[in-house]
Amino acid sequence: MTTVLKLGGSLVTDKERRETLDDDALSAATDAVADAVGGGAPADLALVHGAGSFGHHYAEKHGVSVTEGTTDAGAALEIHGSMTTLNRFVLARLHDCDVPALPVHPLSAGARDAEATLELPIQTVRTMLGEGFVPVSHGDVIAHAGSGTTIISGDEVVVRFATGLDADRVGLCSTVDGVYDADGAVIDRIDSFADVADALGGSDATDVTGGMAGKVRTLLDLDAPAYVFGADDLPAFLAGGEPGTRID
Ligand SMILES: Nc1ncnc2c1ncn2[C@@H]1O[C@H](COP(=O)(O)OP(=O)(O)OP(=O)(O)O)[C@@H](O)[C@H]1O
Ligand SMILES: C=C(C)CCOP(=O)(O)O
Repeated sequence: MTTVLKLGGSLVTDKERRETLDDDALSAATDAVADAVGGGAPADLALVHGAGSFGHHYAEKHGVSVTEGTTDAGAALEIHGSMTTLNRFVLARLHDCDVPALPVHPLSAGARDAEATLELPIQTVRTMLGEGFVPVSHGDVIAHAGSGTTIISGDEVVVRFATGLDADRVGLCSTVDGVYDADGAVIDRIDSFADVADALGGSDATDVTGGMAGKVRTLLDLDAPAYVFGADDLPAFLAGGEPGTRID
């Protein structure tokens, strides 16, 4: 059983304060991961985290997005550096609770071609899983033919990992209990963007990768079922449950 789980940047950071963790939320999430890994399930778990108040601020500062690039190495390094800092914090928490986590930085591994098609080799992640490690990747900047560097969202990394690993399930743990309909109720299941487009907004905070609308669009491309849920449901998801909104 292979699972890809994203810890949302909105969840593990304080999106209102630049480069600030949400300590309690991060600890609760890493504890839940440690309990699941210690309990032997899921067998293979690849983690990804978003940017929250780390990457998005610098991406906006430098005018960089998934489509707008920069050829300024200093700008790219500032965005990347904020993400590796956050990655270090996440890894440290996981190591504190004995999860054998190792980093995977998209900037050093992949690229986009001139048509913006993403190439992100999966062998590193597959071998780490085979050796019993828990790979922890993240949203990042990535080299992009003809554009310098652009942003890769954690959600894109999730989709690449899930496809490359032929994952059985995907989870996106965020600050919301699921995807809400126009009346604020959690939608049980989504299988077409058009059905929910009116209810979907961006993010509450600085976010260059499209918030919830971008997330749903990206996840609909997956073969594996993806679940969007809140922090309270993370243990249930890791135990094999189907919390929040299922996106097919
Ligand atoms: N219909 C909707 N249902 C649920 N959340 C929605 C909806 N429309 C917009 N949102 C917003 O989507 C946000 C969650 O998306 P966001 O991209 O911020 O999550 P994340 O993955 O945790 O963060 P990051 O992108 O930093 O990793 C919430 O802040 C919520 O306000
Ligand atoms: C802004 C950067 C560097 C990555 C964005 O990733 P996301 O928070 O998963 O959308």
